[in-house]
Amino acid sequence: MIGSKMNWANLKKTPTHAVDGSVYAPVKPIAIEGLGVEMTYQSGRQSFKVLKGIDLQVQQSDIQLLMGPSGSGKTTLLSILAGLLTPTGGQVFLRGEDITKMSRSQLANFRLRNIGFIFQGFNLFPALNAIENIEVALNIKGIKGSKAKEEAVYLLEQVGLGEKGKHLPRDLSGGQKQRVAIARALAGHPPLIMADEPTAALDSSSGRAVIDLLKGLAKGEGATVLMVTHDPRIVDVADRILELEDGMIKSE
Ligand SMILES: Nc1ncnc2c1ncn2[C@@H]1O[C@H](COP(=O)(O)OP(=O)(O)OP(=O)(O)O)[C@@H](O)[C@H]1O
Repeated sequence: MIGSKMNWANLKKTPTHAVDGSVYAPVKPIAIEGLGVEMTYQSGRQSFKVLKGIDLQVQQSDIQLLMGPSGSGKTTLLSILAGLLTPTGGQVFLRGEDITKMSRSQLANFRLRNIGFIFQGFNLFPALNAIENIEVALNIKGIKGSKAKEEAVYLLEQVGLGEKGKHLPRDLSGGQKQRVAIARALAGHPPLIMADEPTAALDSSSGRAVIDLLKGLAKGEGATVLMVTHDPRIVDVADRILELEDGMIKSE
């Protein structure tokens, strides 16, 4: 550095040297963390332990997948990590906050501000057209009027449905409804996106559009994406894959 100006901007981006001289890259914050997550379903007198102490971490701006055979507990785990289902044991931290300690209303408020869900079964309002379905989600998040309309139109274009904004759900195909639901989940730029088989009902080109959109949100905007999927095209863009087997993590 003697005789030359130190470039602080570059220095911040370069790897850091540890005391022993080794080099390590800066670590990204943990956005989603499960510690010893357990779930036991009760059915009459019988109980089924579906999750048997899951530890997992998802770093911010990563795309992480949950994979594994049918019945291994993927949807249950995703629902718990999304705060939709209360685990029978363990803790869940989202962006550093322990959601298992929150009251119902605190959790509802936290989910609204932080999580976009893309779950199967679209739950669109049948009497509202595609744009209005997204506008409603934006309104709930405090984005109103012309700003909400512009954002809704933009999101629909992003999922390749710019032409269908005025259509009611009954006039859309299953794949198109799924894309409206995806656009709605992404309304307001949630920092955490949780998705259960988001491309399962889509034809190949709209599936590709959704994958590119999720990748752009993660890598361009720093959103963290956790997904249950079997789609090999998503496997190609994933940073990490967790495999569940019989309620436990098989490998990382
Ligand atoms: N509400 C419930 N009550 C009782 N058992 C349940 C309930 N929900 C799920 N299960 C059981 O828990 C186990 C895990 O289900 P889960 O849906 O999480 O698995 P999955 O890996 O997502 O399966 P798939 O890939 O088939 O969707 C299954 O044996 C299922 O039958």
